[in-house]
Amino acid sequence: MVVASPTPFRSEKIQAFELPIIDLSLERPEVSKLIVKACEDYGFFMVINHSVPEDIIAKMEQESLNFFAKPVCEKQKAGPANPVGYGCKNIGFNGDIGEVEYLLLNTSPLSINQLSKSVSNDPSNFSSAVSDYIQAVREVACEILDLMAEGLWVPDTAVFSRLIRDVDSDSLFRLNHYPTTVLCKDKDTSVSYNNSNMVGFGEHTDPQIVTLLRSNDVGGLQISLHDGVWTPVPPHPTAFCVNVGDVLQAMTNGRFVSVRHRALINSYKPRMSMAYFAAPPLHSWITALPEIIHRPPLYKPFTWAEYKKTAHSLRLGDGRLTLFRTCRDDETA
Ligand SMILES: C=C1C[C@]23C[C@@]1(O)CC[C@H]2[C@@]12CC[C@H](O)[C@@](C)(C(=O)O1)[C@H]2[C@@H]3C(=O)O
Ligand SMILES: O=C(O)CCC(=O)C(=O)O
Ligand SMILES: [Fe+2]
Repeated sequence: MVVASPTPFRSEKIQAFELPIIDLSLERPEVSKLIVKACEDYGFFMVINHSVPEDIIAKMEQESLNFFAKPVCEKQKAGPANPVGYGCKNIGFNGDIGEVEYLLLNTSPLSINQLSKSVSNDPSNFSSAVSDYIQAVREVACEILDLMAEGLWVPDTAVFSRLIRDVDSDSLFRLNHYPTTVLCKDKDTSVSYNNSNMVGFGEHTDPQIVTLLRSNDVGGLQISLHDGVWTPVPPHPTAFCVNVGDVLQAMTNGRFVSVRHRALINSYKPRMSMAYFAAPPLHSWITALPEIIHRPPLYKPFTWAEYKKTAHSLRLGDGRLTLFRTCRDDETA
């Protein structure tokens, strides 16, 4: 277990607590129980002893470093993000800004090959690093999703993982680079101050099924607990962070929570993160699994295409899933 030691974000509640770090090499029934508990309590946990080889991670991290180290005009050849491609500060289409630059990729082989040509001087090296990484991380994601289904006692244990194994899965891969803080001068007082705690990536939930995220040794990721308290997630040398996304919250009828999170920039060292967003095919219908409905459905059925379109029409921090809530007689308006 790890206890976070936070730097407070002025006037916000920050709390240290023990983040669940789940060892995937433990006995299967034990692991599945721990995963279900973490998804119900926080929608977030970390996994160690996963099957992603270190060299595959190292190669991908190196490619990411190489890309962000390029001159801006070179990086812009892979942009602007629409939504895939290179983006700097602008997140999404609706005016969200953050101290981050990123490269967002669709995970289909064709799309990786295509984008690699504008990303790297050695496109085949870049595309093989991305493909190997995605393949290895997808396997861990499938393993975790099967463990979730087992822990929920769902008879069809591939019910979640099948969606992301599908060749038409709409999964994404994102490289984020958060530069160090700029020392700013206050124009009125001429006092220099350090902009630590600036937001790199504003608070949001991930719309997909599940996200697997890794970072370099620089902290910044924070998760929001139920009472709105921000909790820092310390960087871990080998672990993956696992976030429940909106689709999984809907499929479990609200039993698992899609965790709100954000990333702050660090004053001294750039943060780099790599996130795999496991998504269903566009035409998939998302409904609560009948086996785990113990109360009326909280959400109307929707397709992933419909949900994604709604997400793209909203701001980063907007609650999207609430728009799909069923109206029940027992609820007040
Ligand atoms: C403001 C936005 C950026 C985002 C699409 C959206 O309209 C709302 C969800 C955002 C998010 C958050 C998680 C992932 O980083 C992401 C790729 C995704 O699928 O949903 C981003 C979207 C984006 O950057 O395009
Ligand atoms: O960089 C991070 O730690 C968070 C990134 C994130 O939440 C995202 O890319 O959706
Ligand atoms: Fe996210």
